[in-house]
Amino acid sequence: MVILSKGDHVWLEPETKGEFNVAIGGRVKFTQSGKIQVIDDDGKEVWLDGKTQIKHMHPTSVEGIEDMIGLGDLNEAGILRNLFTRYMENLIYTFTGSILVAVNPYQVLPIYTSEQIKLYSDRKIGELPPHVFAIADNSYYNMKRYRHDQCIIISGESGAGKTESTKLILQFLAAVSGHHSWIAQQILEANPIMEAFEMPRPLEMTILVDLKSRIVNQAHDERNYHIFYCMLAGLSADERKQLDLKDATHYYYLTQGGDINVEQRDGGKEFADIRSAMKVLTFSDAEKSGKYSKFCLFYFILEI
Ligand SMILES: Nc1ncnc2c1ncn2[C@@H]1O[C@H](COP(=O)(O)OP(=O)(O)OP(=O)(O)O)[C@@H](O)[C@H]1O
Repeated sequence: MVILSKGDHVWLEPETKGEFNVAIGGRVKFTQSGKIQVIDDDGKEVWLDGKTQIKHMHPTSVEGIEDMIGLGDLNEAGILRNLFTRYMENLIYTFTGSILVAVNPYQVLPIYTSEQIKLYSDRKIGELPPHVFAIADNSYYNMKRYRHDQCIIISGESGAGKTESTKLILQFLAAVSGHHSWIAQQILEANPIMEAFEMPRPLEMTILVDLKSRIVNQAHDERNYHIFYCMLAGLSADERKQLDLKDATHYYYLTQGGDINVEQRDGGKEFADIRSAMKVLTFSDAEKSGKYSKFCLFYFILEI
């Protein structure tokens, strides 16, 4: 039995079990002689009829917490409520240990200034409120301290804010490393190419080659990387000639699956983006900077 007083925070368990049904938070508005009224987090007033299961909410869930490792109610409902209450206060970043959860604010928040970069520079994770700069700073200083490459994995559904987070990390790294923004510019320009490869986008120009078997061996209806078809279809005949490339039908490694057609996404913007990215990432640029680009792989695969 749960004894409740007015103002108490509670969890209201869902009446039906289901994949997407989780407990919702609420506050007791009225309680007298067995009658209890709760306002839930959606603002709905609910009279409890004895069927709804309720539980006291842990104080960490009431107030919200910067690092969810410390949540007293460490379950799906607790995590969602914590992110929700912080989001309502424009606190879009939350830690779970050293993992950062970012909720897309869909508005420009004044939290990415050069003052913020200075503030987050050379700090320990958790010393300051959660922020994408804290992750960038941690990687940068770990790289310097341990002389090891670092990797930041940015994951989320389409539109979650991965590209935006990548740009913010680059902004931070460019500022603290004192490198001119051409690195950031080149990497961002490579984005359409990396997307067409259906691969994680790189933060660094050194790219890990993920050799999937379909690169050299495609089953019926299977295709090689989207970028290959996209590039060959998107380049003009002159541009192809300049790069010593032919159209897709000429390449064994593009035709085994039988489908070489490529639909243009974004009304042709994809091709235009890839074209301008290619101008940035020419072989000579890659060689000059001592880096390798996926184009090497592209040429290598098509020419063997
Ligand atoms: N931190 C942020 N501040 C302000 N706006 C943001 C932020 N993160 C994302 N957005 C907004 O959300 C939009 C979608 O974000 P973004 O393009 O980064 O998503 P994505 O995860 O890379 O999507 P996709 O996987 O489809 O490419 C951006 O155009 C931007 O307007």
